[in-house]
Amino acid sequence: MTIHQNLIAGEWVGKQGSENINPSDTKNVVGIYAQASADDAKAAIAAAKAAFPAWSRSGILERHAILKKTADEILARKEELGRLLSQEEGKTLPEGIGETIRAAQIFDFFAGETLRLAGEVLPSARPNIGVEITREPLGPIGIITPWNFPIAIPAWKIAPALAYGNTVVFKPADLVPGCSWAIVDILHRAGLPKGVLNLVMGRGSVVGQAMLDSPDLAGITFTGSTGTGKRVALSSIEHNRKFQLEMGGKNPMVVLDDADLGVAVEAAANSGFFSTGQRCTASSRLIVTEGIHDKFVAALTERLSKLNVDHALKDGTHIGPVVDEKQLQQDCDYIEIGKQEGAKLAFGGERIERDTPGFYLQPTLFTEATNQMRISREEIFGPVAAVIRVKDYEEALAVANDTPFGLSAGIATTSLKHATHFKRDSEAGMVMVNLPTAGVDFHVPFGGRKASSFGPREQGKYAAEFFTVVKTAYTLA
Ligand SMILES: NC(=O)C1=CN([C@@H]2O[C@H](COP(=O)(O)OP(=O)(O)OC[C@H]3O[C@@H](n4cnc5c(N)ncnc54)[C@H](OP(=O)(O)O)[C@@H]3O)[C@@H](O)[C@H]2O)C=CC1
Ligand SMILES: O=C(O)CCC(=O)C(=O)O
Repeated sequence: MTIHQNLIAGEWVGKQGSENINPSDTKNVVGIYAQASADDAKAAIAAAKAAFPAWSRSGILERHAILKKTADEILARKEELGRLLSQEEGKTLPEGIGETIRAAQIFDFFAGETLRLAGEVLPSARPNIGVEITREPLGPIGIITPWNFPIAIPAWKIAPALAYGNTVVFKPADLVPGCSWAIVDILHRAGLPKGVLNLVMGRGSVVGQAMLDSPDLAGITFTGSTGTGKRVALSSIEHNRKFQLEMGGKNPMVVLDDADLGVAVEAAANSGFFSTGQRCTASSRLIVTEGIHDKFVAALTERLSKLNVDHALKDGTHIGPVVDEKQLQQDCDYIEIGKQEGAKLAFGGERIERDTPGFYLQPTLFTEATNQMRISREEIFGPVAAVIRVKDYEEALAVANDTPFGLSAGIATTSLKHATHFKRDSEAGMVMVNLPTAGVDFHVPFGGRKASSFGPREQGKYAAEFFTVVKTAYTLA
């Protein structure tokens, strides 16, 4: 197999590689991908620094053309890239293709943003002085991404970074380098000058850590675990660097007595179990009022019994495998913890075997859980959810907000009063009414509160807050 190399200063480099393994079939090697060293990371940072002055002054038509060309190629290759995504991460093929289309839409959106860059001209408080407020690119940016959205998250960090005139050192998750390599290859061929985008595939503890330790990155944008997020934060304060963190969630889905049962069950099944529950926006706390509780549990259990867990590329698969053995072990550990804490296992809970050797786990539903249990407080990141029974809307809202996290929150109700109140009083960055807590648009802000996020929002025009720095200029007339 040929080795997919890293891109540093416009050159494909790297002779040592590691296997990218398919979680649906561990005998299937998706490809061999280079492993960068700490020195490679330093070289990539130096290249991004050297390329910054020219790229930050590049014309908007050049940036627009490169991003638009990238969007068009990703869209044209959506079946192939969606398949690669499903093969390396384990999402079902429709989910893989859907995420690939989303990546194309993101590049398309930020191609447009290059043509909408704007500032403000204001009168000064003093006579005969003009004030201009402009946004300038930040500098070389470090991008560190997780494994659960192998193409969309790299897209929503790389596209705005380049659109606003920054250069990039990009470290994708070691588990899923395939889609990242593919989009870097597309951007490179679309005409990015040398050093503007550098790819350093490899281990977080080596390559990522070298990025954190560098004084030459002007910003780091990170999505992943709370633990690594803290490292990014501490190192960034040390180096006086801007940083943006998207971390975990323990997202609530409230179901009220007046909910449409079908809508509530569909939203819960999607939020908790689709994409194998491996979404930071997944809902793992289903907070259900007494009057609908038993009907909801019966209908959701019935719905789960109809979901096929199988090879991600197989027709008719609803839930693919868990991403790897380590994550599967974490899911199984939490299932044991839930049982020991006294929650009732209403569905699933077992590892299962299929025709191919993979990391398959039944969708798992606990009932009779309390909000104090570890399964209700800690992010599991698998197809595991727990139902918490509550008296009324007021208790449901209090339980929903009683969490260290605050990414997304959902409510299923036909009451305008409760929906309106929940939208206002939920302590989450994103609120969904009669919709799953996961699965967001590409052109509006994404992010949370409390331990879920730090720094400006990602996506849409709000991305400019992180990827640019504001300058105020005064001129005597
Ligand atoms: N909010 C979200 O979207 C996500 C949340 N998670 C949560 O995190 C848990 C663990 O997942 P995991 O993949 O281990 O998350 P990590 O935080 O370890 O991984 C996220 C990214 O950070 C990199 N990284 C790891 N260590 C360092 C370091 N010292 N310096 C710089 N970068 C580093 C990783 O590299 P590499 O993987 O190559 O080692 C990866 O690219 C999950 O079970 C889940 O709870 C996970 C993924 C996404
Ligand atoms: O729910 C989504 O669409 C996005 C989720 C996400 O970004 C994540 O899980 O990291």
